[in-house]
Amino acid sequence: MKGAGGAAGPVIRIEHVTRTLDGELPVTLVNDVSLQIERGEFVCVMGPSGSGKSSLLYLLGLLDVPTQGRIWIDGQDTSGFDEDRLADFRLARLGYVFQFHFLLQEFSALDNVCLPIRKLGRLADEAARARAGELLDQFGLKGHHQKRPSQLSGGQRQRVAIARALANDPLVILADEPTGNLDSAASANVRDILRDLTRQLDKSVVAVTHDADFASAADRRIGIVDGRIDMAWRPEPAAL
Ligand SMILES: Nc1ncnc2c1ncn2[C@@H]1O[C@H](COP(=O)(O)OP(=O)(O)OP(=O)(O)O)[C@@H](O)[C@H]1O
Repeated sequence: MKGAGGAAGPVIRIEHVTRTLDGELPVTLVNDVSLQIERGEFVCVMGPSGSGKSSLLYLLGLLDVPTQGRIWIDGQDTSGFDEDRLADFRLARLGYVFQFHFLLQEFSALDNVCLPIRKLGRLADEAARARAGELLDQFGLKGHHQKRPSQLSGGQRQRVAIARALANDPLVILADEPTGNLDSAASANVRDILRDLTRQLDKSVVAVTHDADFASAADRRIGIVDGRIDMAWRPEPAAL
């Protein structure tokens, strides 16, 4: 099953992307980064704390806009997109998983997964609920559809968040420390789910992580140091 679109070539391509923050002391978060993410690829972004990994992920996910450089998603140059177009594109093409699940507490697991489907508005309500239910079942949450986030374990909540990220059948999942709040068993489960999305559904996954075990499942690891790609970067042995 392929995502919508289906242009040949990389799902994400960025060329000479820089993100600076103006101020009394200007800060460069991301410095002249060029890279491509291929369809079905599982990529981890690693590096020291504060090196710009999350900033890069936000740019790749169109949650932030570069100061310089260009970003293509599925072959489309996004540099001329206004806020509305960016929002539509994010909703239909990209999925996000964060360290904290950001599920709505007053909604059931099923309704949390339905939200982006309803927002996109391509499916009638019954079909939206059916799709959300299938995703939850796929991630071992049969029997938990009506539970609220507070009634679920940390690993279950993160699996609901992954189901929500997949709700509109995106091309790419962008994950920021997806196992950061989980114990080792739940982390391994989330790692395997994300890897299987690339293997079985041809989704691309880009994940920022400090978790060496998680990163060991990736096809490719990109080191970021001082906002730049550093191919020589390796995690400290102590972190392994
Ligand atoms: N809005 C902001 N204003 C000022 N500085 C910022 C802002 N956002 C990020 N930074 C700084 O930019 C640098 C890069 O931050 P970023 O969160 O991208 O790093 P990171 O590699 O993901 O860090 P960590 O591994 O600790 O999560 C850090 O020094 C951070 O403090």
